[in-house]
Amino acid sequence: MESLQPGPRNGLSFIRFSLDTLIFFLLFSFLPDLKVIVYKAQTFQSVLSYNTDSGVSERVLSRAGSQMGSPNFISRNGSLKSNQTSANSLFSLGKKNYSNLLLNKSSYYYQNDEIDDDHDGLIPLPDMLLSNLSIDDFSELSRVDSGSPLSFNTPRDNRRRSVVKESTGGKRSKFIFILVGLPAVGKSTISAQLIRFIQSNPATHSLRCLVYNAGKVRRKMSFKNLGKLSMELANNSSDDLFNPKNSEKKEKYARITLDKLLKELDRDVCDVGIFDATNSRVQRRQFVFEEICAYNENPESNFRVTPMVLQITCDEPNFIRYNVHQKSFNEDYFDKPYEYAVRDFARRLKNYYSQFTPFSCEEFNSLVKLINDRGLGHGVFAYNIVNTGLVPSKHLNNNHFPTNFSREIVQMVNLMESFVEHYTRMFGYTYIERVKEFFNEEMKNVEAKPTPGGLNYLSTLGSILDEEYFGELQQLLRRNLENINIGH
Ligand SMILES: Nc1ncnc2c1ncn2[C@@H]1O[C@H](COP(=O)(O)OP(=O)(O)OP(=O)(O)O)[C@@H](O)[C@H]1O
Ligand SMILES: O=P(O)(O)OC[C@H]1O[C@](O)(CO)[C@@H](O)[C@@H]1O
Repeated sequence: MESLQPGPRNGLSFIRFSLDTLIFFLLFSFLPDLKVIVYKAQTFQSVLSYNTDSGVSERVLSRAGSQMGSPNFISRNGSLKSNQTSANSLFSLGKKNYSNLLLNKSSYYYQNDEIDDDHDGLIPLPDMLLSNLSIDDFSELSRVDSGSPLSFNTPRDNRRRSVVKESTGGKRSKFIFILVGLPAVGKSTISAQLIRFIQSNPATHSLRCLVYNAGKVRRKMSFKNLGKLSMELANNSSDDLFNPKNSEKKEKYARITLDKLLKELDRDVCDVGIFDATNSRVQRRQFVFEEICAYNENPESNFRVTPMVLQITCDEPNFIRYNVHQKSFNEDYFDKPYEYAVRDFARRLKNYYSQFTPFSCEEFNSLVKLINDRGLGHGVFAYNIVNTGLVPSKHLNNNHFPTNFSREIVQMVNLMESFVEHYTRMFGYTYIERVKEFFNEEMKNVEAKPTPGGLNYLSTLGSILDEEYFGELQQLLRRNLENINIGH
């Protein structure tokens, strides 16, 4: 599992942190907003202008614009939009006092050492600077007082901030982020950025954040324990873990991952647990929320968990191509030929598009109902980021505060709203630049030394992930959503 260390734990790191913070705020003060707007326009334009279809940038811009007023937005191209009357909503959830996880169904895997308890150390963060952000943008956050329960009081204070809250039945607050998003949209990358953001904020910087990644659990269990060095690519659909027919195994890995997250949260190993999986189906999310509710209901639980959904979308073909290119070097594919890896990931994407149901406002409302019906009284929050953040998503946030909410929750909500609102300026531009650079460099390479047979990254990506392929993805998604609507 990936982990980031908590905030400063000693004098030296505190000094470094203070210096970082000073530089950070100085940068904010000297970079006027105008520069940001000009930069934004130029960068976006130049990324889009890579596309040979000159109509693309206009289409994307107008699509982006048309989304801004949509209260039930899911994606920039409209195809993921959920329909107000549709029933891709939650199911009726019966009362359940004991969770399968808490009944230790999957503790077998721990007992048999199939999953170790290590966290893999620091997440390598992209080289980024939290620049271009006006200090005014942080007004909400700076209102948070420094002696708050989530804040780090003195450099010598290595203890956990623990404030007992009346409103949480005497239990301290913890947070679980439930990520939602198709493969390669940037979930893991954005999780790392979120952790960095949490730890850059004075009110939350000592929160211990850990990422629980279902893909890592899958790899650990299926490679290591079976004595394999890397993923075996499926020859047919029955071998293919990502084929909807074989969802059982994938669900098992997800359950184990969530189990580990809840257990570690309860053991006070971390304060914020990020459940990094696609969580692409309503049933899965239903399971996750059930587990969280069961945890909160259980008098034996040590903390009160607030669930926060973070949905990430990315549907611009060039960004997806770039992301898949990056994925083709990861632990699943490091020993596979490039073309093979891209093809395999393309097939994985198709499987996911054929079963993905975006997290919608209806689903959010059903969650609120679930919490209220069970008399749990905790909150639930949901945020959307359209990777690279160029589509404003502030209005897509869904907040349901508990009746008596604690200050920790307000601070986390403020922080999340700021993260979503300023995502592009903090992280998105760097990403856009990187994608642009990749395509420009590759283009130059191709021109400088054309390979016989045309086999290079660009031509491989372009031939497998071509326009037709993206059309098919949209069709699969549409069909799935139609079937779900018919089924209700
Ligand atoms: N916002 C971003 N900033 C920088 N790089 C990004 C961003 N989004 C995606 N990428 C690039 O795309 C690659 C794939 O993204 P990432 O692994 O985060 O996706 P994911 O949604 O977690 O995928 P999966 O579900 O398959 O694990 C990353 O390695 C990174 O290079
Ligand atoms: O079980 P879920 O929710 O699809 O998510 C886990 C899967 O997501 C992925 O990250 C998708 O690429 C896989 O590595 C992993 O097995």
